Amino acid sequence: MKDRHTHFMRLAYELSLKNRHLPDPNPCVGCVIVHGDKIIGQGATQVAGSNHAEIEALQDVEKRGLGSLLKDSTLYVTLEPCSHHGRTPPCVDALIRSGIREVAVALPDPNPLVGGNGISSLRSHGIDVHVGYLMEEVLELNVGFFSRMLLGRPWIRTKIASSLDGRISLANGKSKWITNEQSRHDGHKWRSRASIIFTGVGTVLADNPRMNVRYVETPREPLVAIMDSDFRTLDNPNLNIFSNPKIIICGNASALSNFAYDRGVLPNNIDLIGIDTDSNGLLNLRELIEKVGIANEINEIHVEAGSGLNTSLYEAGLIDEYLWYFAPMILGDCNAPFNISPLESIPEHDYLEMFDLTKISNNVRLRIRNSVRWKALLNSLKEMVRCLQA
Ligand SMILES: NC(=O)C1=CN([C@@H]2O[C@H](COP(=O)(O)OP(=O)(O)OC[C@H]3O[C@@H](n4cnc5c(N)ncnc54)[C@H](OP(=O)(O)O)[C@@H]3O)[C@@H](O)[C@H]2O)C=CC1
Ligand SMILES: Nc1c(N[C@@H]2O[C@H](COP(=O)(O)O)[C@@H](O)[C@H]2O)[nH]c(=O)[nH]c1=O
Ligand SMILES: [Zn+2]
Repeated sequence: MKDRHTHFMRLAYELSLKNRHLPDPNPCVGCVIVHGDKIIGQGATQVAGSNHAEIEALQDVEKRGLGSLLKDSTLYVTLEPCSHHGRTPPCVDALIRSGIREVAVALPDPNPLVGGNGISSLRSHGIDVHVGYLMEEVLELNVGFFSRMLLGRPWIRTKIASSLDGRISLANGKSKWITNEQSRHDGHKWRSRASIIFTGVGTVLADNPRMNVRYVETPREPLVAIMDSDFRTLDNPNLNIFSNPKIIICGNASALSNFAYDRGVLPNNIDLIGIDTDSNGLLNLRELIEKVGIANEINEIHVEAGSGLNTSLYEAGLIDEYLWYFAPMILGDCNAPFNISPLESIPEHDYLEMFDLTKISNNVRLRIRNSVRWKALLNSLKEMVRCLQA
């Protein structure tokens, strides 16, 4: 029975993967409804405010004229059905109305507005509920959402594209691409699932990047935030980055208050925020992440920056994951991704866990994460599952 449930849960998970760029700040969820061995309906979460996966799947069953089969079917969903009125009404109510008698849930929803209530509500209506499948996969896909709900902070993923000797650009400013086209397209998939892209004024002025999502069809573009203490980017309104739908320029709080700008002449897609500086005279990144993160329900932060911002994030212990592409070339003594004082001894770094290595044509992509934070998330979810299984 467990294998059968896992098999169909995997199909639900694979459906959710296809929509990973869409639902943010909602989690990315998939659902299949199975009668006997046949899928009679399926769906995945749409853009925030539109249908959740369960509703898509139930509507699919109705469209196929198979509603009468629901009472003898099992619904597989990768996240606990919601029991609260959010942007949409509770899925639990729709499931109860549908007549379905068996539901399998991959992971509980740690949103305090749900937190097991969805499952108990289904059970109190006589629905048989099983929980705890594909936990690591579903957590990984929604790591930012689970981090926001369980740890009260977003998940920060830093993308680095480097040569074999770990260099990210030439000192003379002449480098454009180090990694190949396929790796760069892959990078856009990661941009597309993020809530926000972080970059620094150094990168914006050196590269004039667009920092948008290309090569992935999406109606939802992430926000873009530029760390720019003195709002220098505003001196050049023609920068490519300003063509994004919403840009937040994060600068020094005192620079902002002294700054003679007229909100009326600032384009609508640009917001300015003021942040206090830390002991190094740099923007206090923890304050910034809290300010930007809470106001915008930020799940994943995707960082694409040079050594300035990367180093500050590293030193503040804020990097949760590295998305690191290597191209087989040696560039010599030029720009590195981090600029940290030399260490006195080799660190153990046993908190960093390499969890994915993928060859992308003639490049390699490594994914490395902070295993302490990852385990904290996984263990909290396992504990919730244990309580809900009892
Ligand atoms: N291959 C790759 O993966 C990438 C390579 N690059 C390369 O990196 C180089 C640019 O590097 P760099 O100039 O370091 O660029 P960054 O994008 O890291 O910007 C650094 C600047 O951000 C501002 N800033 C504001 N707050 C902070 C903070 N808390 N911590 C650190 N910086 C802060 C500072 O300027 P201020 O004080 O004025 O605000 C600082 O000089 C370019 O050559 C570019 O091509 C860039 C991205 C990716
Ligand atoms: N050089 C380099 C990268 N550089 C990153 O891409 C940014 C340009 O983004 P865009 O203008 O949107 O295409 C640039 O400023 C830097 O952040 N990325 C990679 O995948 N591989 C590479 O070799
Ligand atoms: Zn729902």
